[in-house]
Amino acid sequence: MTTHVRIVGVGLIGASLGICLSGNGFRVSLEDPSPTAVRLARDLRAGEIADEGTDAPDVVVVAAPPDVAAKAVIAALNRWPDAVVTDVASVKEAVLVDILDSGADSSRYVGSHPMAGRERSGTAAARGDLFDGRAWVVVPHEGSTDAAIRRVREIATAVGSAVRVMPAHDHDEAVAAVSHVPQLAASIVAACLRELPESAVGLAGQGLRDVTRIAASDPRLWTQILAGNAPAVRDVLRQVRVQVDEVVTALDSLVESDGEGSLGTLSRVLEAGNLGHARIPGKHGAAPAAYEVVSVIVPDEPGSLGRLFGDMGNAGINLEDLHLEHGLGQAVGVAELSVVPASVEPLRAELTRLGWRLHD
Ligand SMILES: NC(=O)c1ccc[n+]([C@@H]2O[C@H](COP(=O)([O-])OP(=O)(O)OC[C@H]3O[C@@H](n4cnc5c(N)ncnc54)[C@H](O)[C@@H]3O)[C@@H](O)[C@H]2O)c1
Ligand SMILES: O=C(O)C(=O)C[C@]1(C(=O)O)C=C[C@@H](O)C=C1
Repeated sequence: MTTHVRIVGVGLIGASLGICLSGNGFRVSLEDPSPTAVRLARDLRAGEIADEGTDAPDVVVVAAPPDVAAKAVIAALNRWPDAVVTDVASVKEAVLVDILDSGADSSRYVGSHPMAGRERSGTAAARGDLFDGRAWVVVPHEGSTDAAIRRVREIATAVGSAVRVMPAHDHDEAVAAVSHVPQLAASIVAACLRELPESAVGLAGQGLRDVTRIAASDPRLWTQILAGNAPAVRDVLRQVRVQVDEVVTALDSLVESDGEGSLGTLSRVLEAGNLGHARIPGKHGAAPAAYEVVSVIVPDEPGSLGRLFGDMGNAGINLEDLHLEHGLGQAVGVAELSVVPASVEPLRAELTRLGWRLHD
């Protein structure tokens, strides 16, 4: 029988989930305090608009902001006595405590957190492939039934995510390091650009773009996330502070004296970064992949990238990742194509044969 999923809150995450589930054989009904959001989500094919007459769902996914998530879960548990209810809030322990304290039938509640998102919020930013290949943390509590856990796993798997099961407290500690402090780091680095003269900001290359993409994220959402995970975020930030202090002391010593030992400190900090970076998993949660980059000069004209991708596809070479570098005021860009090491030479040879200019 077709599973009926009610999505409560159809912004970036709720509408993306609706598009993906609707495309994978689920029946999806949508609700949101914003009538505009719900109509836009319907138009994006995220599901049908729910009303008083809509029948009871099998599963409810609350995709509302973190500070109202627990309240919406409790309301859903009380409103639909047979439904399994989950939420996708980025913090889990605070939400769980409120639900357990409420006295609602929490045996049908299992938390979740898709480790997928964007630096843009709102329904218009939704994408059907958002969850593909990402981790989806399923967060049962001691009273969750097996049937409820199975239902939530089914949703995560259906949208192409890799399920990881974790208690709420462990989840919050983990995401402090892999998501919440990285957000703060990006915001703090980007904030330093505010007063920079145009002539300096204009030099920005890919390094700055890589480090600051998520600095464009919604401050209202992130204020709630950081406040909701304050102890764990604070602990990771303290570790960051120790390293920042070490670097500042080393640089002070270089500026003010002969800097003995300072280069060693700088090198150690950078090497430690290499080690941490090498642990970040590759696509679909696989072991870190050592891709190599082939840089190709691409004319800034319609169809160039399409031709390049077509030529790669015809050569049977898979594109693992892509960065585009646009020089200011230039008629060409550089496409950095990440491929597995074994494909580098065949790709270089084929693209050169077809007349593409490679950039070393
Ligand atoms: N943005 C991300 O990258 C990301 C990733 C994973 C999980 N999350 C979590 O997903 C949830 C939604 O985030 P988003 O980025 O989609 O936000 P969003 O701002 O794009 O969407 C939130 C939606 O919830 C609606 N809403 C507000 N109050 C509500 C209420 N009381 N009941 C029902 N709906 C309500 C809003 O009208 C809006 O349409 C948050 O809890 C967030 O922590 C976000
Ligand atoms: O890729 C992004 O833009 C995100 O910010 C996604 C991201 C993350 O940190 O990975 C952000 C917050 C969510 O709770 C989950 C995923």
